[in-house]
This record gives sequence, C-alpha cells and structure tokens, in this order.
Amino acid sequence: MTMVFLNKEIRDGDNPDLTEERKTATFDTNKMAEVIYGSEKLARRRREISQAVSLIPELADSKPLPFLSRNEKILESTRKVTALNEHLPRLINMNDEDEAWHIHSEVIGFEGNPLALHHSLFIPPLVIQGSDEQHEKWLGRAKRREIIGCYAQTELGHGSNIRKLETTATYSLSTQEFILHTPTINALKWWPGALGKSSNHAVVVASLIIKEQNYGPHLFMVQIRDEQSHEPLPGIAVGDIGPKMAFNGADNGFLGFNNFRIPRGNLLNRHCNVEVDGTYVRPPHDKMNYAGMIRVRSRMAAEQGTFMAQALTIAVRYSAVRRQGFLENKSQEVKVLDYQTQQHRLFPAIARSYAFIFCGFETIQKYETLQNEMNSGNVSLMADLHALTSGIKSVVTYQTGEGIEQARMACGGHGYSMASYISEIYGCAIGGCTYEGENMVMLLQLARYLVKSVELAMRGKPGDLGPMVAYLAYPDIKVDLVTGPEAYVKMFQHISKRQSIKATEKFHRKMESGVSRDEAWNQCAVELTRASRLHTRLYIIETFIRRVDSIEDLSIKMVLTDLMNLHLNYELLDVASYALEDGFMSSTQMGFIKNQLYSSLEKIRPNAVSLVDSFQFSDLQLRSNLLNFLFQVLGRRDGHVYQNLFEWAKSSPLNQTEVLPSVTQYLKPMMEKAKL
Ligand SMILES: CCCCCCCCCC/C=C\CCCCCCCCCC(=O)SCCNC(=O)CCNC(=O)[C@H](O)C(C)(C)COP(=O)(O)OP(=O)(O)OC[C@H]1O[C@@H](n2cnc3c(N)ncnc32)[C@H](O)[C@@H]1OP(=O)(O)O
Ligand SMILES: Cc1cc2nc3c(=O)[nH]c(=O)nc-3n(C[C@H](O)[C@H](O)[C@H](O)COP(=O)(O)OP(=O)(O)OC[C@H]3O[C@@H](n4cnc5c(N)ncnc54)[C@H](O)[C@@H]3O)c2cc1C
Repeated sequence: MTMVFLNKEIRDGDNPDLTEERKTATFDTNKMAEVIYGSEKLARRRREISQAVSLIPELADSKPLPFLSRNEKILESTRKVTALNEHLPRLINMNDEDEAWHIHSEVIGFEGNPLALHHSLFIPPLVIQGSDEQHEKWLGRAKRREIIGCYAQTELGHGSNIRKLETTATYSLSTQEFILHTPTINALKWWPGALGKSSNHAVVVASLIIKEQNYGPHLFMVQIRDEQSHEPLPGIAVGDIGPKMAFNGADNGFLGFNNFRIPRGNLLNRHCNVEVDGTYVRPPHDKMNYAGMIRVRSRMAAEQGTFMAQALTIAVRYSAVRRQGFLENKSQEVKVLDYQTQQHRLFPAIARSYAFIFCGFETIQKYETLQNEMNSGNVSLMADLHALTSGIKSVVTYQTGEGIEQARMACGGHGYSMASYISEIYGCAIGGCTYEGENMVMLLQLARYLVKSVELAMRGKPGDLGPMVAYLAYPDIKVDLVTGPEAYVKMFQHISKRQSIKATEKFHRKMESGVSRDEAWNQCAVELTRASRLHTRLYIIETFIRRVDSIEDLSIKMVLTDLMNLHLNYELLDVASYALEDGFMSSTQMGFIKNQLYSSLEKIRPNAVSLVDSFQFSDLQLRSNLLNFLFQVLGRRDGHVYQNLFEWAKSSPLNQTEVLPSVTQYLKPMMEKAKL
C-alpha cells in the first residue's frame, strides 16, 4: 500500500469525486499538517509512524470490532497493545508522549485498552506526586510495564465532590502503616479504567486520617493483585463494572478494601508527608493533590479537537462522494457537500477542531510551565490554570459532542451504521463531558474565579487582575466589525464581561437579601455557568487569532484566515442575543455577521476535503481501510464507500447462516400457528 498525503497527488483508482476535491485545494496538506501539529518534524514523524504501522499486519484489527463481544473486544485490544509494545522502541521515540499517543490512537482506536490509563493516569501522578525515592521504587517498573496501574479516585457514591470520598487511609502509629478501608458500599471505588481485570497496582485516592483527624484526599500507591497469579490480594475486592456507552475494550472497575495495610512509604510524598510519629507535613498548596487532574484537563482541548476532526474527516469525505438531489444541473445529482445546510453543519465544526487543537497546544505548554514551577516550589500559577482548564475542558467536550453528532447526521443513514465509526468516536468523546470533572461542576469552578475577578474590578483594583481576565475592567467602546478580528474580540469581551458582572451582581443581591452564600450561589448557578462558557469561548477565539497571526506561509494563512473568520462569525452569531439585549450590537451588525458567515462557507467549500485531509489520519485510524481485513468503511481516503459497505454487511455474523435460530425457534412456529 502506498500512503499518500499530498493533496495534489492523485492516486490511481481513487473516487474521482474526491480527486476533483483535492485538485481544487489552494494549499498543500503537508504544510497545513505542520501548522496543526506544530512543526515540519512533528507532522513528518506522524506520517512516518502511520506508514510504519500500516506495514505491520498484526497491528491491524483482526475483525470489525462492532461484531465482537465484550470479552473478544478486550482480548483484541490487549492483543494489539501488547503487539504494539513489542514494536514501539523501533517505531517511536519512547520519551515522546505525543508520538506514543498518536501510535496508540492509530492502532487501538477509540475502543480503549487495558494499558491506556497506565500511561495517561497512573504514571503521571506517580511522577508528579511521588518523591525521588518512590520514583526509584516504582517508576522504572511502571515504565517497563513490569506492573500495570490505574488511577482509583471516584467512588460509587462520590465523584465530583472529592472532599467527601469515603475510602479511608488511617495511619497506624504502632505499625507505621496506612490501613485502607471501604466503610460502606458507597465507598467502593467505581469507574477507574483498567482497574476491573487488568491492573495489579493502583494510585488510590483516600481520605488521610491521623489520630482521628481527617486531612482530606491523598494519593497512595497500592498493589491490588498478586504479581504471579494476578489474583486479588487478601483484603481486596475488585472487578469490572460492565459495558459502557463506548470504550468497551477497556475494563473500568470497582475496588473495595477490608482493612488493607500498606507501608507508610506508599503515601505519594513529594509535596506532603506523614512522619513516623504521625506528624503531618503540609503541601505548599492546599490542592496540590489535585495537580494530576489539571494535567489531564490541560490535554483535553487538543485531544477532543482531534476526536472531532476524525469524525469530520469521515463526514466531509463521504459528503464529497455522496450524490443526491439536484441543484441547477438536472443531468447529474450533486455532491451533498454542495448544499449550504451541509456546509453549515460541517464547516463550523472543522473550524472548532482547528481552534481546539491550537488552544490545546497552548494549554499543554502552560501546564508544563506550571509543572516546572511546582517542582521548584512555586505554586502561584495553579489557581489560574485550574480555572482556565476547568472551563476549556467543559466547553470543548460539549462542543465536540455537538460536532460529532452533526457529522453523524451529515452522513444520513450510513452515519447511523457502526460502519461509519462515528458512533464509537462519539461514545468515547462524549464521556469527556463527565470524566475528569463533570462539566457543570467544572464550569462552576471557573465561575468562582470570574466572580472573584469581577469583585476585584468592582473594588477598583483592575491592576490585580491577571491577563486572562483583564478585559473585565475594560470600558465599553462600540466596535465596527468590518475592521476585522480585533473588533470581534472586543465584542466578545463585552458580552463575556457583561455576563460575568450580571451573574456576580445577582449573586451579591441574593446574599444582601439574606440568602446564605451557598444557596445564593446555587440560585445563580445557570447564569454563572453561562459566564464561564462565554469567557472560555473568548479565550479559544483569542488563541485561534494568535495562531493564525503567527503563520508565515501565505497559502496556509489565507485558508486559515477563512476558517478563523467562519469561527468568529459562527461563535458571535451563537451568542449575539447577549449583545443585542443591551444594544451593544445593532441589528445591522447582526445581519453583517450572518452574511459573513454564509460567505465564509462558500470560501471554505473548495478547501473542505483538504482541510480534513490535513489532519492526516490514516485509514486504519478511521477504521476505514479494507485491505486484508474488514473494517468500518465510510471515511476511506479513496472514497470507495459503497462496495465496502456491502463487504462490511456481508461480514456480519448474522449473515454467516441463511436461517437464524430466532426464525426456527420463534418466528417459524408463530407463522405456522397463525396458519392453523
Ligand atoms: C502515552 C501513551 C498514551 C496511550 C493513550 C492511548 C490513547 C487511545 C486513544 C484515545 C482514545 C480515547 C481516550 C479517552 C481517555 C479516557 C480517559 C478517561 C480518564 C478519566 C479519569 C478520571 O475521570 S479521574 C477522576 C477525575 N475526577 C474529577 O475530576 C473530580 C472533579 N472534582 C474536583 O476536581 C474537585 O472536587 C473540585 C475542584 C470540583 C472541588 O474541590 P474542593 O471541594 O476541594 O474545592 P472547592 O470547590 O471548595 O474550592 C476551594 C478552592 O480550591 C480551588 N481549587 C480547586 N481545585 C483546584 C486545583 N486543581 N488547583 C488549584 N486550585 C483549585 C478552587 O478554585 C477554590 O479556590 P477559591 O475559589 O479561591 O477558594
Ligand atoms: C469513561 C469514564 C472513565 C472514567 N475513568 C475514571 C478513572 O480512570 N478514575 C477515576 O477515578 N474515575 C473515573 N471516572 C469517573 C469520573 O471522573 C466521574 O464520573 C466524574 O468525575 C463525575 O462524577 P460523578 O460520577 O460523581 O457525577 P455526579 O457529580 O454525581 O454528577 C451527577 C449530576 O450532578 C451534578 N452535580 C454534582 N455536583 C454538583 C455541584 N456541586 N453543582 C452543580 N451540579 C452538580 C452534575 O452536574 C451532574 O449533572 C470515569 C468516568 C467515565 C465516564
């Protein structure tokens, strides 16, 4: 197989409709990939990795995954991930997390696998919260995969409110051990990925109790299964929680402790400690133990952006080969991509994918700065990044869900088939609204920060506002949108500022009327979450503009400017009512935004296929290749969907026999009986 990524290069046998699309593009997809992934080297490495993977048959799915049972899915994902591990040192730079993420998502796909969280949720907290001595003890073993781990925080009864986790770790002065205990059924750990059947270690989050005083959630390294037999250790109850909406190649699990003892040295103690005599050594920041969650959230914008991009690649390519209905020319049906409604469905979501990826790379860098600062004892950046990533995580997951669902509908009936792969992408991505902090809960975390910032501005201390919220103190000056992106930013700033102030004032009025602080907060919560969303969407817009400004290549800059303008107009239109309400936006401006939006759709149209080709997902990654094996088929780069859909249907286990037992056992007797 030849892997070809240059949009202008035409491959023999490709669907001519797609070939035509690639010819009309005004830019080079390899160059665009450099912008998406950050550099020529990073984009090239991805291509090289995809190429290398495509040449190793054992890394491909051996069967279409939707036809497998849960056990078969777990077996298949484990087969692939262990085979992959054998090849990894040859295929990627083992110290490069992005390369690791890329190759895993290519080979494993969205079904998950028993090692996914080992790398993304078990090793990172060990790195962040473990001391040098603890790294010495466990990190090498974890990295070599001598042990497999997971992150066990959420319980049956509590996920969002970590302070109320019921699993206890009581320090025993006499034995210098922690006694882990699950006092009630609600306290069972519930959800951790790879806990159910695969892990033999876990980073467990439990409330630390010393001399009957509760010091809140802390992280402990816990061995849960025997390294030889893989049986649960005495005092441990562990198992799988059953099938989920997606991610069924992974074994999310439950875990209970019956007075299970671990050594004092198993408290991850880089930033806090319990001395032999039970003295508690505080961390430099109250929420230091939550740092790992900031890390995961900081990666979610880029992650979710690529999830949406995959669904869009499938939907846009399919829309370019699907012909149905007529426009002017009645002799040939049109590509459904030519319908304005189809473009309106798909193109703003393409823009959001780019926006999320650009924003995501910024937040990942911000987290790396935070981590370096934390390592040298400076925790002053934590509050800002916590607020920012709480908002971003919530907005991108929700909008990604919307975008993927639009992609599914854009594929009509075939989008509803699992052959499209979109339902699997959706099921996985939409989980992001819940995991790593339920969206409403996280929006309310950002709202705390916004309310405090508004209060500072109200107290006449705008100088104390960080750069992210400085606009909350800006004066209102009317803007002319014709002047370009800066005017859009100012309009958005006004909207966001006004909503933050309105919500804060409402909150203050409630308290002044005698309502308690917590109750007043709850009575303003919807308004507060609106403020958080607006603030976050403004931030995403600004990162998009910054990124486009930084581009030197003219052909790339032009198409990304079209995409950015589409984003600006789509976003502003979506929230226009906030600015119409106080007359900051006129109805003429509203009409202008709509017209700009429609003209952006037209400008994007010739580049649509190449904009999604630029993500350079391989057919394997989209589960769309049908070489020696049968896979999902809708997003194929070559566009040959119909014959492959037929192959897919033929491979259904139901079609392996002409007459099913359901017919012989039930339908046939029913029909016979009816004849009597
Ligand atoms: C390399 C190889 C890779 C292989 C990859 C394979 C890839 C395969 C393909 C990919 C396919 C799919 C990928 C899908 C992956 C799925 C992964 C799923 C992972 C899910 C993991 C989890 O969900 S783990 C559990 C997460 N849980 C949560 O997030 C819980 C949410 N709750 C909280 O965080 C907290 O309870 C809270 C923040 C909401 C509240 O905490 P608390 O009650 O303690 O605080 P208060 O509200 O009272 O606030 C007090 C002040 O503290 C401030 N605060 C709070 N948190 C922080 C913080 N983190 N940092 C700084 N400050 C913080 C808060 O702001 C308050 O401040 P003030 O207002 O100033 O008082
Ligand atoms: C696919 C997946 C993988 C996961 N992996 C892991 C893992 O590896 N390790 C792990 O420890 N956990 C994991 N989790 C658990 C996950 O982190 C929690 O489910 C998540 O944090 C939400 O908590 P919850 O389930 O308690 O939701 P709840 O808090 O019970 O949410 C229910 C509803 O209550 C609302 N609500 C709750 N509190 C408030 C509030 N203060 N104000 C307003 N509304 C509120 C929410 O908005 C929501 O609408 C995973 C979950 C999923 C879905």
